[in-house]
Amino acid sequence: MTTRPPLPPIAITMGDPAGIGPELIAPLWRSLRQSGPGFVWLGDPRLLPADVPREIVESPDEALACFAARLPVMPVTLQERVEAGRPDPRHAPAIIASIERATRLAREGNVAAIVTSPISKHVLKDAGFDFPGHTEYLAHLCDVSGAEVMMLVSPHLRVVPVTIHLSLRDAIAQLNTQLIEKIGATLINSLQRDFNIKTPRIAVAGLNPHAGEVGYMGDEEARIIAPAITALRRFDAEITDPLPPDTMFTPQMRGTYDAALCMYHDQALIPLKTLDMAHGVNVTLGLPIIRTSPDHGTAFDIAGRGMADGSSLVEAVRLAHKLAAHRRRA
Ligand SMILES: NC(=O)c1ccc[n+]([C@@H]2O[C@H](COP(=O)([O-])OP(=O)(O)OC[C@H]3O[C@@H](n4cnc5c(N)ncnc54)[C@H](O)[C@@H]3O)[C@@H](O)[C@H]2O)c1
Ligand SMILES: N[C@H](C(=O)O)[C@H](O)COP(=O)(O)O
Repeated sequence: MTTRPPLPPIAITMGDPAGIGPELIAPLWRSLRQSGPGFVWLGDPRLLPADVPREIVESPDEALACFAARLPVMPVTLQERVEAGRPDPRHAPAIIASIERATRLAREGNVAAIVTSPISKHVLKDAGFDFPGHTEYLAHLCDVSGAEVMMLVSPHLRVVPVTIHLSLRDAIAQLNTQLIEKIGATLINSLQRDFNIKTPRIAVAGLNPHAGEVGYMGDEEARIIAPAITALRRFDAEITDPLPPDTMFTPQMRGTYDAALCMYHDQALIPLKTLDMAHGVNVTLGLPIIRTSPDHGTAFDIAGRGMADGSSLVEAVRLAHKLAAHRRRA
């Protein structure tokens, strides 16, 4: 019997250096150094606590060899001083460089997956960054713009928002049948391929109260959502009619489906983060690489105070490793 070589390490990006991302890296390494999965951090080593043994590596290969003894770092150098809790658009070039480098390593097969640390969308926007978030930027870097889908996963629930980082007004205006069908198809394909669910059960949310109350409270369910559901039923999947959004996340309902296809960001993310923010993981579907991230943001309000909970980051690394191992087996 031949034994497979271990998977390459996971690349973890720096994220916003003034947020809680950097302070979660040393505890993450301590919790994984004996059992793995191994990772390499693409950040500025000056952000790590002085007492953490680290090794500057030039390639991900070197990271696994030292991982049990030292935290491997591929340096990304910040030009400005960092003050925890005080974001600064001048950090943007290094934040973006870390994401680009991790993505390149993943595309070349030198890391098994990337896990992104939180960035602040408005800080990057202030610096001229042209993307709403990682999700769209990673699709751009992978030459698959438009194919990206955001999914959040927790022990209780999987959710996908059809529209992502838009104002509610724009989200409603941009909702259309083709978009719902495209996102739904990517979701079904990914549940089958990456999550090993042969016939996924998809709960589709309505847009309006009571899913439109047969047209008395809005017609988007009949006009826009139902035709997409009809089209998606060509796949090997069980798909509901549009459901009243206020009751589809009850414990009884959650047991009846594998993922909820939601119409806008907060419809999807409020139930997931309310149920279990500490164990939520954000996964980007539709990319040629595997990308996960913790479900929380930069948390500038607590950065540098030793209050940040690293559980979601641990879950993100474990899920990225699991997905990578599954893809390799497949
Ligand atoms: N993946 C990402 O890059 C990502 C995800 C979400 C939000 N964001 C960005 O983060 C910034 C702040 O967003 P927000 O305030 O809406 O959400 P947030 O998740 O940063 O913070 C919300 C609240 O939860 C707390 N919190 C968050 N993570 C925590 C942790 N690990 N341990 C303990 N408490 C924690 C914070 O202190 C805050 O009170 C925004 O600019 C947003 O764009 C980025
Ligand atoms: N909507 C996500 C969340 O709230 O968890 C988050 O902003 C992440 O977006 P990107 O992965 O696109 O950066």
